[in-house]
Amino acid sequence: MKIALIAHDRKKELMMKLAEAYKHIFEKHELFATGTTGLLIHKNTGLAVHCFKSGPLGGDQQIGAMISDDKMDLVIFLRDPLAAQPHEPDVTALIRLCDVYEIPLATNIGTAEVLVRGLEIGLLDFREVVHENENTPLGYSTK
Ligand SMILES: O=C(CO)COP(=O)(O)O
Repeated sequence: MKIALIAHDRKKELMMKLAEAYKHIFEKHELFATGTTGLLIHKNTGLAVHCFKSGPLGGDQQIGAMISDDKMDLVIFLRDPLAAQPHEPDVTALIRLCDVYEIPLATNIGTAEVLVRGLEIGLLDFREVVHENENTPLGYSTK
């Protein structure tokens, strides 16, 4: 599975804890991240992460492009609801694209843990079916 990991500054520590705690799961998948988040995850856990540009410099949009190309299966975006972001339109656009393409999305650690644990026990396997069969009615976008 292709997984995007993104965290705003005040959520980065939490993202590191998530990456460390579930390293045994993440290491079985292909990880993508916005620049600073990805670098920190790699440094802290040793996990291989494809790093895009930093969020404010277009990283959210690069991940959005992967979503619109149907090349992302899960997005964990620990956003900061208490701080205004200079690139708020990009943040909104990324979340919107997850909804347009029906991509599982966690925007807080509670949901993130549910999705990662679900990943481990195969609850996201339907995404594989999605790639194989364009007629899958659920969890698949025809856009
Ligand atoms: O701003 C971000 C997402 O909107 C995160 O970007 P960084 O991982 O580069 O800090």
